[in-house]
Amino acid sequence: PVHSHPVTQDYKISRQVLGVGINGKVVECHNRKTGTKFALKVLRDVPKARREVELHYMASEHRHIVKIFDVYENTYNGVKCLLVVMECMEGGELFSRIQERAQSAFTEREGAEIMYDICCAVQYLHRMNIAHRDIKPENLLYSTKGSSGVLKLTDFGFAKRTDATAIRPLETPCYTPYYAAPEVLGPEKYDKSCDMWSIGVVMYILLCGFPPFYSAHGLPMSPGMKTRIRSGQYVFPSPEWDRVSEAAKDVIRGLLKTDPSERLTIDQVMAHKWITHYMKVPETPLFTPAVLNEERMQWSEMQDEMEKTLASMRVGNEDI
Ligand SMILES: O=C(Nc1cc(-c2cc3c([nH]2)[C@]2(CCCNC2)CNC3=O)ccn1)c1cccc(C(F)(F)F)c1
Repeated sequence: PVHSHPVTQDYKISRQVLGVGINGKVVECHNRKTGTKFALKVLRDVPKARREVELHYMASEHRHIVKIFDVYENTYNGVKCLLVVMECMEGGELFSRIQERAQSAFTEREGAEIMYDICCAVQYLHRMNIAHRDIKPENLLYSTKGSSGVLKLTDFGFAKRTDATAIRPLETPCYTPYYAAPEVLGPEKYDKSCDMWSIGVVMYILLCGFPPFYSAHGLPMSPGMKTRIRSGQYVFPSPEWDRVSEAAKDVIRGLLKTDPSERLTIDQVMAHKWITHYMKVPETPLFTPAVLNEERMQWSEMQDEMEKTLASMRVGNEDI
């Protein structure tokens, strides 16, 4: 239900900016009747924003996807805006939470449980033929502080449908050669495989604290790094990876394949015992919290590098 009356009638909007997304910024707001705190995402009402809100709204029933409560279509100084009222995720981002775990051990089993939650959300999206295409640590937020917080995926700014309904109206130019066989170019699997690569990167960082594509962890990205990312060269360096299970490494190997068609699908990952039987994964303490705390400064470089690689993967399949 899109409301056209002003959002300010129902919510008191605070100055507190919670973050900036692809298509708009996120501020805190409070429901005037109940006083409950929500997050409000403000978007210019353009087709890209419409697609974001439509796909996010379709998916927002899932336990591990940030819930949308209301959408408003308001005009401010002649500018049409979409305003999305979401549940307020007060637990902060995934990796900030793990940084705080430096005192008590963060174990491989906890990593497996986190990956299970993320994979549940992605399986739900892929079954609805939605590819998120921007799965990265800063889009994984906890509902509340403390161990009862639930991890959820947000920001559908790059999400797209992967089924036939996405056929472009004929008038838009299509550079795909009409004679190509559908199975050759099926965008379906490529967009979804972009999510699978992201899951692999998140899982790798979760289990050691540094990203897979670093020359030697701790050094900034060197120019050769870009080719290494493309070529998919990565290792499981000592000592951080010495005690991590072979099963975990197998899942990562299946996800970080450079060839998208070789990458595991979400159903194959969900069939893997390390993911579904996470309660049986050994409680091996990981280096992650310590490494995340020592490499704080490189964190933004890692985020930039992941963003660039995601962008390059999307470009290959954007409906032009
Ligand atoms: O961000 C918070 N609550 C929140 C935030 C969002 C949110 C939506 C989007 C984003 N956040 C980002 C921000 C920049 C990083 N990517 C994600 C960009 N795109 C979005 O679509 C949604 C719901 N509740 C928050 C609230 C209170 C306290 C705290 C903290 F824990 F930090 F104190 C955080």
